[in-house]
Amino acid sequence: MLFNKKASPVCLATLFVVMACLALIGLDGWRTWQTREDLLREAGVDTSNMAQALAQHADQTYKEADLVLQVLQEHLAEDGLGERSLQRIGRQLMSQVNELPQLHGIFVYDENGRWLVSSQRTLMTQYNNSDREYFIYHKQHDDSAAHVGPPVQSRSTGQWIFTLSRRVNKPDGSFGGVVLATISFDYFKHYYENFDVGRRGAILFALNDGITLIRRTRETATTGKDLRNAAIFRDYASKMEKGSAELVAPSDGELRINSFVRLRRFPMFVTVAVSKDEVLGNWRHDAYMRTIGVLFLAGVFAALGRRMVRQVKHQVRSEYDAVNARAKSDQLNATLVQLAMHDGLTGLPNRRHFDRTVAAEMARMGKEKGPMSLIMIDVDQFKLYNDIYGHAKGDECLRAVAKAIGASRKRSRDLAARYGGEEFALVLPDCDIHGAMSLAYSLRQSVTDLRLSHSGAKGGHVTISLGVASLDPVREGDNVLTLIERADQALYQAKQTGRDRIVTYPGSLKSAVREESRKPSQPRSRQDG
Ligand SMILES: Nc1nc2c(ncn2[C@@H]2O[C@H](COP(=O)(O)OP(=O)(O)OP(=O)(O)O)[C@@H](O)[C@H]2O)c(=O)[nH]1
Repeated sequence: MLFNKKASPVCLATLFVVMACLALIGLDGWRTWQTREDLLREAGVDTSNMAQALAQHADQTYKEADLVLQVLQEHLAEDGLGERSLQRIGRQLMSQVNELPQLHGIFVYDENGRWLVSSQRTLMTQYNNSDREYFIYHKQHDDSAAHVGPPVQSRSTGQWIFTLSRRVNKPDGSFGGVVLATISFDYFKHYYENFDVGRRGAILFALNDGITLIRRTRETATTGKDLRNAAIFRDYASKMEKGSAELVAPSDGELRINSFVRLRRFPMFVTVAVSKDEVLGNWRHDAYMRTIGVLFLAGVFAALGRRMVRQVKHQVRSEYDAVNARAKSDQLNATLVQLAMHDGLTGLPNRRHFDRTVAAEMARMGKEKGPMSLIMIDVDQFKLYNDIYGHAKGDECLRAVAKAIGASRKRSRDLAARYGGEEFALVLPDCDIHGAMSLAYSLRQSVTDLRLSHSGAKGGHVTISLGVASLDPVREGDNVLTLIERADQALYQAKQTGRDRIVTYPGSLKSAVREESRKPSQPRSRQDG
């Protein structure tokens, strides 16, 4: 479980690799999409500009033809339809048709549809045009404005032509005939060849009532189709002056970007359409190639990232193992230190611990200018105890006495230690002889209070002898051995003078060796103090 907490760098590394791969793919995808949108926007602008230009061209083409009709209309109104007037007009018509390439011909018909004069060399008097749409229109409408008609097949040449006509009035205002300019289908067909709308694009030139004048693709040019049910006419060109729309053509199922513009002067509109599929053709290829490249790069990156994550994982595991090993080693060291510094039988600090502590505290008291005291303690007649009760009971006895000695510590810096065998020591830093003696008294009483039977002892129970010594490190020097020797000497004195007593080292008090409690101690008796 600890390893999981340490695994966060692995998660971070994994997250980094995944995010980097996603960012690479995402950024490229976004760029590719933007390029697509730009291409479609450009196609929309291009078709719109082209439709605008073609609408202007068509408007100008019809305007030039209409100017001819206007002049002709005025001449006929002024000069009438007499023989001389018609001959003069006939000559003019021929030169005007030559000047304007869009013109297929110019014709004048009388009120019955008979040919009066035309731009052609021979007048086809055998034809009658009273059945034509434009003738019927002008006969029924007395205005003199130009009228744009649907495409028709020329009776004289058989070609498809577009018509532009005006009414001729007699002097009394009644219907006198029609002047007609025919515009060549081929003129627009050739003109539109100059514009590239792609293999599947189209240019459409149509009347505002939905009849196609010309629909030009790369391969074909058609005329006369009824567009009234086509979406481009029904939903767009019939309702707006100009605009753009993406539409699927029902004829071939092609999705095209369409832009349409109405002519300014005449009731017609032009549409330019390009295939969306064609517009995006190159882009699609590029996007495909780039996507393969980016996916390959992302794959390489992911593979390298996976290796990196593994290395991070390995490193984290190694670090974790190292930390674990260090913790175990520290724990082991602490145990070893504990074992090395403590006595196995009693649990008290051992002689080594005692030596270090007493030396360190002595040096410290030297600096702090405080007294240093030491109590050496020895269990009385312990050899006899072992002999009487056995070594195991002897160990138990030592443990009980050690516990009492350990409990006698009043301050944290005091140290109770097993000095060796049945001998113990109490190190008392910053404690003068009076304090040490007081503690010795209470300790001796504590051991007596244990009431450990000892049939070999004078009082019938286990007692201890204590040697108490003090030293002023400032005055007397901070020699540890001196203090130990003093306490030892005092203890020796206690043993020599009968055991179960406390003896202070001479000079530690003003008086020389002062023997305390020569008599055996009584439980809880204060008379020794
Ligand atoms: N059971 C037990 N006995 C120990 C241990 N260490 C030392 N002793 C015994 O303690 C006894 C000490 O005997 P001595 O040095 O003659 O002193 P004593 O018998 O107490 O006599 P005085 O000190 O003069 O009162 C020896 O017999 C040691 O074997 C221990 O860890 N366990």
